Amino acid sequence: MKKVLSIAGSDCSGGAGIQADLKTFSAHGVFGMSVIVSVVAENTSRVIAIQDITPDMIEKQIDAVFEDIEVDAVKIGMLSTEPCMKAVAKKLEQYKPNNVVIDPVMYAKNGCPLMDPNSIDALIQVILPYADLLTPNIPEAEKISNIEIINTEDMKTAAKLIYDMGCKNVLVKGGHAIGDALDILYSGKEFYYFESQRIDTQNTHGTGCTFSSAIASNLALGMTMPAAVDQAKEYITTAIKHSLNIGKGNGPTHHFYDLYKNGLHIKKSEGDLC
Ligand SMILES: Nc1ncnc2c1ncn2[C@@H]1O[C@H](COP(=O)(O)OP(=O)(O)OP(=O)(O)O)[C@@H](O)[C@H]1O
Ligand SMILES: Cc1ncc(COP(=O)(O)O)c(N)n1
Repeated sequence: MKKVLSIAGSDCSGGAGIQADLKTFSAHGVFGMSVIVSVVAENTSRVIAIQDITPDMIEKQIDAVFEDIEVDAVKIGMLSTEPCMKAVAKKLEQYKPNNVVIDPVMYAKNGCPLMDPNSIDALIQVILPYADLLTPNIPEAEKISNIEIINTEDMKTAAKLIYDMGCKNVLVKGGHAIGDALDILYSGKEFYYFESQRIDTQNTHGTGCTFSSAIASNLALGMTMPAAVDQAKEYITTAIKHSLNIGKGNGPTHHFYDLYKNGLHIKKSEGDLC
């Protein structure tokens, strides 16, 4: 069985962060593991408090996984401060894992900050070079590239600028744009386009976490980068289509094994689908 590690924050309400990552790994038939970087008291509406795990404990969790288990892919999510980033980067340098997918989480869907804004330079200098794939949404791509993104050409320009900062592939996600949900992958040589119709729902808590974990799973399973993103786009689109009316704010995406194994073939009789 392929083994995939998430290094990210914990969302006690279950829709995003480590919890979304582990659900996504299970749905892809890979063995999921987790290193918790921050414990976030949050729900579908708000972030109440963030408690970072100490850098030493972050490092020890990573050691515990790598000294014992061969890791086929790593997904990295919320890294709230520079010390957390440095601890993770030190261990990436030491263990040099394959298939590192980094989601540069800055804000929750409800607008609450999850990363110290003063840590953007550290994110770029310390973490970004380890990414086989970096998956910024539009606001994150704007912050990293330092340009304003208002159309598809801007998404491509930002992808190129971010690629030049040292990651191997960049996927600028269009979840925050108007119109269809278009994501653009830049490999340094080519652009690839992944498009789906925009789904009219407020239940998008954890979409970025789910998407990046699906890509990491697909890479662990041996897919090429464009194929991994393509399959993951199908997964996230279906998971949003069947997202759940849980909580008072942005509800979570829906993961279940049959959904992935049978592609987009969903049993309409499932009582809990909305
Ligand atoms: N309403 C929607 N309909 C269809 N696809 C969507 C919708 N919202 C987001 N997506 C898709 O979901 C994926 C995640 O993109 P998004 O831009 O939401 O990430 P994100 O903002 O990083 O997520 P998060 O805030 O959870 O970290 C992308 O493929 C995006 O195109
Ligand atoms: C621990 C953690 N990691 C990531 C997100 C981003 O997900 P979203 O923007 O969908 O709330 C989150 N809310 N919480």
